Amino acid sequence: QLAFGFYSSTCPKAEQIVSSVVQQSVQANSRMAAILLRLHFHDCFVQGCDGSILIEGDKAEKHAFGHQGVQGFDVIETAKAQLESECRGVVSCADIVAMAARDAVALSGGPVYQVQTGRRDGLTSTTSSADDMPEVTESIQQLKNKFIQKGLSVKDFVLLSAAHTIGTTACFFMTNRLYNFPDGTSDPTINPAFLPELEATCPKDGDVNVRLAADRESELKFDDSILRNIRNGFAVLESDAKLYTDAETKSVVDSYVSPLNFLTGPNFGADFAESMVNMGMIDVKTGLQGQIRRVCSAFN
Ligand code: HEM
Ligand SMILES: [Ca+2]
Ligand SMILES: [Ca+2]
Repeated sequence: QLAFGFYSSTCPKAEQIVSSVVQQSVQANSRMAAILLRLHFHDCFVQGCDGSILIEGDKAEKHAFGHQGVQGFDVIETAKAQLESECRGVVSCADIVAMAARDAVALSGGPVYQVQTGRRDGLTSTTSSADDMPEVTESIQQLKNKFIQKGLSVKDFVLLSAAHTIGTTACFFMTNRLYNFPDGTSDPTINPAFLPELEATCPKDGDVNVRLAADRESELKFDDSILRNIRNGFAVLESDAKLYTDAETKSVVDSYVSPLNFLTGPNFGADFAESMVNMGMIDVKTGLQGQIRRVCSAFN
């Protein structure tokens, strides 16, 4: 069972150590908050939140196509090294990832929330296990299903997608939306006022490694601007744009940003935090399952 303050007696400084490592890493590289938040999602969606993505090796999960661009491993390893010297063999890598994601959200101006801990580290990590990661080009129904299969709700799906309020995407993920929707055309849901900007940043046959904000003009701030951008046709990622093409997901977006709901509507930050807690519980290993790794990149 996961619990709040799972390490309060076995490693009282655990949360503080993770927070300070995350804070330093974000200070050194402003992109790091987004990177750490994404890392937790990619861990939880493959074999549950068990640190499987952290394992190093030729056939390890981290090299899967579905994990393209995932980073932040060094930050987790730095926190782990400090935790090992403070209280050896106690704090799991999976929990470090979950705590780091929470700290990353708070540092970006998002909700401050607690996460339960007590996750154990998994014993397997294979490239093929990540075949099922959601992809930007999938239909809204496929995307919904992938979240539902993980025990999450459609509301969780929308809220968690709004994590794209921070961070960037490589032009690599924009090609389909801009030039192949189908053949030679662009996604008609892109606001005509935004299309030239996207095309200029990610030209056809240009450098696919160029990066652009996933939440236009608000890539470092955890706010609801992503939902407004989605509503207004300024979504960047194809999967985010699709949230406004489906009645069910559209109504979730609207519930947060419709002027009609001003003051009386639900609270985006609080609900996002709740969905993060839900995601953090996917297929967790507890008790005697798995292990507590000594280093996050290798099994004991
Ligand atoms: C519908 C499911 C999702 C799809 C298809 C998707 C896809 C993507 C893609 C293609 C990128 C750009 C990666 C790169 O170029 O490095 C990205 C970035 C990101 N994603 Fe998602 N994502 C999804 C859901 C989520 C969820 C649930 C979270 C977290 C709760 C999340 C957090 C992030 C963050 C923070 C970034 C920015 C990373 C950075 O700046 O390096 N995403 N996502
Ligand atoms: Ca995992
Ligand atoms: Ca933002």
